Amino acid sequence: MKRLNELYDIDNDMKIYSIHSDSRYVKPYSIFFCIEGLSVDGHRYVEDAIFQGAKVIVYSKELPYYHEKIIYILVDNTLEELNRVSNIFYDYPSNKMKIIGVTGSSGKTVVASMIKDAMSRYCNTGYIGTISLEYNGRKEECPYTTPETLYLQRKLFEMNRSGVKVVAMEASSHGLALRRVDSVNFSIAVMTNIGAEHLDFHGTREQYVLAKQKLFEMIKHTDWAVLNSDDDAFLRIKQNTQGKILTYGIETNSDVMARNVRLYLDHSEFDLMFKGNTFHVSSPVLAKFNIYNVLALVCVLIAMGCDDSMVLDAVKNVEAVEGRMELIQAKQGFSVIVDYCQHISNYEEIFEFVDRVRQNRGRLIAVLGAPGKRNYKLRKELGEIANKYLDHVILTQLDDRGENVYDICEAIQNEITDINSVIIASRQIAIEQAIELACKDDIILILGKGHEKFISLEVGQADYPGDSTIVKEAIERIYGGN
Ligand SMILES: CC(=O)N[C@H]1[C@@H](OP(=O)(O)OP(=O)(O)OC[C@H]2O[C@@H](n3ccc(=O)[nH]c3=O)[C@H](O)[C@@H]2O)O[C@H](CO)[C@@H](O)[C@@H]1O[C@H](C)C(=O)N[C@@H](C)C(=O)N[C@H](CCC(=O)O)C(=O)O
Repeated sequence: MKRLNELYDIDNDMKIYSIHSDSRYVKPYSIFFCIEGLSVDGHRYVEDAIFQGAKVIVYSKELPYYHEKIIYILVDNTLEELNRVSNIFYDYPSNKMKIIGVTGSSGKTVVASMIKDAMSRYCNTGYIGTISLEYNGRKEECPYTTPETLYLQRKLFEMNRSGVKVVAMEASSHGLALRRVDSVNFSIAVMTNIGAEHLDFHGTREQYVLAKQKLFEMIKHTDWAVLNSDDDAFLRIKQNTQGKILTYGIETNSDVMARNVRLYLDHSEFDLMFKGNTFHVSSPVLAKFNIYNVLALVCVLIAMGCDDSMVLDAVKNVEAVEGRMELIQAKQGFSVIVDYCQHISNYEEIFEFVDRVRQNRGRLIAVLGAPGKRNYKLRKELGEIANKYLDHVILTQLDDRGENVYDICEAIQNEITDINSVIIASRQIAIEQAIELACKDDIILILGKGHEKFISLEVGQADYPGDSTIVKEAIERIYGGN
């Protein structure tokens, strides 16, 4: 609870019990912020909000409804106000903890999860991101990778109240562009890599890069910017931050480096170089892109003041993240990798990795599909790279959003000219078929859904057991256990 005059410079000490930006959730004695959205304008819902009990309306343009007993506050930008007021309402939670923001096209979830796991050994650490919201042994579903301002501030407040000291959170380009993190005080900003994704939302790559860049513009000169010096956007981000810079890389000379990288199906080995020392390490992460993620983790631990042994311990004991290069090895001698793969570059990186580590033994079999009603060019691209790397492909559903699954799969199949492919619309049956097909030394890739336990339909979502659950159950049923 706050008094209105603690939030606004007005002569009214009315008790405010909650603040809202969605009229459907407004509670009595609250403030409603009218936010202009991409599809509707929150100013439209003032009457609903008042009916539900809002006593104060924060708005920026002419309203359709006025009531004499309501306090109206006109501002230039209601989203900016929502950020400012929610920060005060929840007692500036991000000032009381160390918040580590991770942005980039790929690797946000893995890096943020690695930071959460590593820091949890030393202090109470929370996580906010694609997979969930986690703190103090609690795990909740997170509505967005980067949740909206109000929700975010409330959760940071709850985390702080329950003793959390460090939060590793993902900062998506949507979250940054839609100002969901404007009032978060980040201590460390991490960049994984910057491609050209979500152009349907951002319009151009320039806008996309600007959204990512914002995280680094937000931090102060006493904070840290952890940057991937092998990435094309490195110099640009470096020039647009006043934070202290820590760099990592494999190709370019950096503060933290991996050299002599050796990739194996179930782990990686490399020389880890930092602070003038070289340590030969073995880490249970798969593929080169995950070595970059480990290097980002090392930079964060250094920025957090961890000593060498804490860093090495974290690198050697990185925990697997559900649905991210998750390796399931069957005792029958074949291996399954489940990965979230979103962009064509992710598919190519995984195909290259498995092609390299299989050493010409066994076949590469993939279960994959393409999303419905978006990113249409992915279908052709998938077909083309399947030809290049795979031996067999099972095409199946992946969030069809009401589009015909066969049409989507056929669009991929039309490009597959050199290898066997089959369409099995049900994702569960497709995965079971792949497990049934598997022989010793084969590598089965189950791609595109990762940790997700739903399939997006035309309206809403259908429950789905999850790729790795289906894999494990199929191994159990077909081969009598793993
Ligand atoms: C493109 C996008 O991100 N859109 C977000 C945006 O939607 P919008 O601008 O269309 O909002 P709107 O529905 O027009 O509503 C405007 C205002 O009116 C209010 N309203 C609306 C209806 C009503 O009855 N009463 C009412 O008060 C709304 O609460 C809101 O404050 O603002 C909404 C409310 O703030 C968000 O829910 C919505 O997220 C949509 C649903 C979404 O799916 N976003 C995804 C793409 C997203 O953010 N993804 C990123 C990760 C991307 C990635 O890296 O893969 C993420 O961080 O999760």
